[in-house]
Amino acid sequence: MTELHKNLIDGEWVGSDGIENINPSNIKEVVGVYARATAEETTQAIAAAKAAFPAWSRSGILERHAILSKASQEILARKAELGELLSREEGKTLPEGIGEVTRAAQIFDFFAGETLRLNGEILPSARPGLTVEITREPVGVIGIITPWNFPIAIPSWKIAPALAYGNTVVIKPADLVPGSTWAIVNILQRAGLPKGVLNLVMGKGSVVGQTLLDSPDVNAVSFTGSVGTGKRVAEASIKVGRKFQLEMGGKNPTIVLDDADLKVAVESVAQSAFFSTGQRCTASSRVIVTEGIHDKFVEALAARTAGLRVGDALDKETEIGPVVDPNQLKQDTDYIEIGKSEGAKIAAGGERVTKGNEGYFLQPTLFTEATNSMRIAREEIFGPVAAVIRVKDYEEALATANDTEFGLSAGIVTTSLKYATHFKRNSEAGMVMVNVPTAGVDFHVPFGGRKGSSYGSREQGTYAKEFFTIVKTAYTAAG
Ligand SMILES: NC(=O)C1=CN([C@@H]2O[C@H](COP(=O)(O)OP(=O)(O)OC[C@H]3O[C@@H](n4cnc5c(N)ncnc54)[C@H](OP(=O)(O)O)[C@@H]3O)[C@@H](O)[C@H]2O)C=CC1
Ligand SMILES: O=C(O)CCC(=O)C(=O)O
Repeated sequence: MTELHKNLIDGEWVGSDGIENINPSNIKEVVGVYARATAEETTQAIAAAKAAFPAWSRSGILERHAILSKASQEILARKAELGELLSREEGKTLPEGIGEVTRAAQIFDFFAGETLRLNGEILPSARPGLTVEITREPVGVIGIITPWNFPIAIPSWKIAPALAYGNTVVIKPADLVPGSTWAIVNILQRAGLPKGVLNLVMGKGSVVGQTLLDSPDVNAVSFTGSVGTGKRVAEASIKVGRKFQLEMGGKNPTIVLDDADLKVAVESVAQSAFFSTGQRCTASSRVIVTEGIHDKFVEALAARTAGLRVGDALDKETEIGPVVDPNQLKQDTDYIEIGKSEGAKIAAGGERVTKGNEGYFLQPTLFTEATNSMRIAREEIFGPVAAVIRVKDYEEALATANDTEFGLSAGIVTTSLKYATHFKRNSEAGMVMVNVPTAGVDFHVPFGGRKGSSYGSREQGTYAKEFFTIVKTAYTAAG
């Protein structure tokens, strides 16, 4: 009988039955069995976090520093094992899985340091004899709801700042991939967190997530996932008057100009569009190419795309792992059909890869002759599918890149300082990449988008404190 991985509520591991976590590379393999919390258990977890808040919010910075550092060290020491777990549950290739675990360790290390760096300000008052102190205080109970595509990095970049700045947490990971979050919660608990400070409630969004959203005792919600669920988070949060932060979809463009280095352009687009099976909110699925380089770029990118090795995430040869589950696979293949019916041409891929029917494999798929009004150029597909749009010049490329409801990341490949500089200033995206892929970001700098992609203050780096703290302004008259 496979061991049941339980939920953590008020310092106790609880739960009596669970669901199987299936490996998308090999659907006969059960990665583990994970408990599913009920609405009542979720309410208990929120109560535990509320009860633990007064003491944790006043805990010493050395205690918080020690716990976050210890967790970081264990995550790093176990990166091969945790990377394999991540690749087995989500389908990223093993180097990508180990890379993501390393990133989680770096995030905990960074926020361990932040516990020692949190500062305030003293300002002169407009009134003589008064001083004004500006300090930051923790918010309270933070509800964290995470998606399946970064099972360890996203939970880490929300949990680490929440704890570092003195908040308590109830986290609900994606039902598809609870294993990586379970592992980091287990590590943090053993690193010495007092009971109730961090609570794990695995289970369904409609039950566990919705209970978190409906609770007036959850003081802030940090969410990453789809636009539809993001809207629910916003509506529920406004109803109870809480802080919320949303990271949602993207339809990220990469512009390739006539003066681009062809090799850089092909590699940058192949990585942005297809690596991690295209399952990144920062993936580039619109490739906007000026006419002078269009044909030779398409030829080279189609050859690179067709040569990408699709297979089991743990196989050393694999460059592109499986799609995460049958629902996402259907979404991807439906969009491939939509692209064809809209009149775009397939230059590479387009078919499922059947490897004994053991996993959800799909060929990376490149469309050409697409226009920016097609659904494949407007809607987030979230799979290894990209569309090339031909434009006349830089001005048309910029207008096309910005013509989207999203604004997460945007790239340009060019050797022109003039166009690179203009694009950095005029792209309507939160993150701009020049001659590098649109996906794959550093762990210590702000992350987030504009327009329909994001709402609220930035995640990661020192900017995370905007969400996870509240500013207090205190006036003192000399006595
Ligand atoms: N920007 C990004 O990083 C991501 C974008 N997406 C986009 O979203 C699409 C669908 O992915 P999906 O995983 O279904 O995204 P969802 O938005 O449904 O899931 C994200 C998280 O929200 C939870 N959730 C779902 N319903 C509720 C609810 N009513 N109340 C509170 N929480 C809830 C989910 O739980 P549960 O797992 O139980 O459903 C999961 O933990 C993808 O195809 C992609 O387009 C997806 C993932 C990440
Ligand atoms: O591209 C990255 O490194 C991060 C992407 C991400 O956070 C996401 O897809 O949700």
